[in-house]
Formats: sequence, structure tokens, C-alpha cells
Amino acid sequence: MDQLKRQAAARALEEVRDGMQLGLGTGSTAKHFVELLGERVAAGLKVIGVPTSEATRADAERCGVPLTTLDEIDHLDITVDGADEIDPELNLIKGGGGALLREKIVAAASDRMIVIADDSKWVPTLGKFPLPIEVIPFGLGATRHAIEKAFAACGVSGQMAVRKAKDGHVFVTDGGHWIVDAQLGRIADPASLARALSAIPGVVEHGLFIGLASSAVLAGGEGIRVIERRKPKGD
Ligand SMILES: O=C(CO)[C@H](O)[C@H](O)COP(=O)(O)O
Repeated sequence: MDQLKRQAAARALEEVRDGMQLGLGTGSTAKHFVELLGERVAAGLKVIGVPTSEATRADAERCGVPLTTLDEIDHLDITVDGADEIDPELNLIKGGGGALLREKIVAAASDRMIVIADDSKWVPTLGKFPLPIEVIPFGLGATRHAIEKAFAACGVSGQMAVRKAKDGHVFVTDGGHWIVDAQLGRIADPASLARALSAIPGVVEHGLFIGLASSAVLAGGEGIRVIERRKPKGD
């Protein structure tokens, strides 16, 4: 599996050109991309990156990838990031690693988002992977109630749980928020659910990435597949 992730990362690296400003994703697949990018930088490639998490910042620094922020620059050429699920419209569930908020900000600031994954992430319909919803701890009971109402309006339902870290404490995101993971099973209309969740005041962001991915690089036993999104970015 790790080999497949690295192959997908290597294929995405072929899209990187000298002088590009890059969004650097989070997770085990994105980490391969950062490592391979570091090798190219050591060989003379001139790029600058914006990390989507403190973990990726540390990896990029270790690999010698020059970094900046979206305060210093306001636009990126390509973001390369992993995903937890990818559907045929290239809608995604992201946030398994807890970095969904920065990942979405960085992807939205990019001309192109290339998703890299092993082909186990390719699904006909999103929802088997628990949907991460980043929330403000204040008023969580009321926010959960509003989320349940949004689920019902969109024809989905399922258990919700506040994410815990390995040490048993509540997982806190890089932005200081909590994550509620929702076991929905099948999300028939991810765009409607995304809109409904975004309208809830206590929801900071959710892991549905709709219309953001430009292409997906999927590595499997039979080789690499590159799937291009048909609609323009944002649609
Ligand atoms: O969204 C993410 C982190 O917030 C990751 O991209 C996603 O969880 C996939 O991770 P991995 O490459 O380790 O399978």
C-alpha cells in the first residue's frame, strides 16, 4: 500500500515545474510527495510550498522544501493532497488526519488540486468513511443538534462521535477546534449536505470537498490511472 501511495506521489510530481507555488497536503500519501519534492529541490528545482498542517510543515522543513504562507502569497499553482474517499465526480471526503480546514483553504487558493491515493480510496458513492466535521467546542450540544437536522434534511443519518487522540484526550486541530466524525454510510447528494453543514454557525468546516479536485492520481496493482475532472473548478 505504501508503495502505491509513493507511486501516486511520484506521478503528481511530474506536473511540478520550476517556479511553482505549491500547496502541500497532509497524511501518509502527501508525506511521500513532500519527500520526493525534497529530493527534487536538493537537485535544483525552485519551488515554494504552503503546508496544510503543522505535521506537514515539520516534514517539509526536514526535507528541505522552502515554505511560505498564504499571508505572504495569495495564490498557488498546484496543491497535491491525499483523500479518504474519492467519487467519480472527484468529490472527496478528507480530514481523516484532522487537517481538513487548512487543506480546504489551501486547495481553494490553488489553480489545480491533484489528489493522490492508492485505488482503495476510489468509491462509487461517498460516506462509508466517517465524515469529519470541524466544530467550535462552545455550544457543541446545540451544534450537534443542528448537524442532525441538516443530516435529516439531506436524507442521511448516523452516529456522531467527538474524535479522540491516541492518548484518549479530545483531538484538537491545528486551529484549536474539535472534530465530530459522522458515520453516514452513503451520501447520495454530497453537494447539498456540504451546503447545509456550511450554514451551521458552530461548524468551522467539514470534510466534503466539492468541485475542488481537478484530477486524481490513483495507484493500483494494474498501474496508475489519472482521472480528470470534467467540470471547471468550483462547479
Ligand atoms: O485529509 C487528510 C488529512 O486531513 C488526508 O489527506 C487523508 O486522511 C488521507 O490520508 P492518507 O494519505 O494517510 O490515507
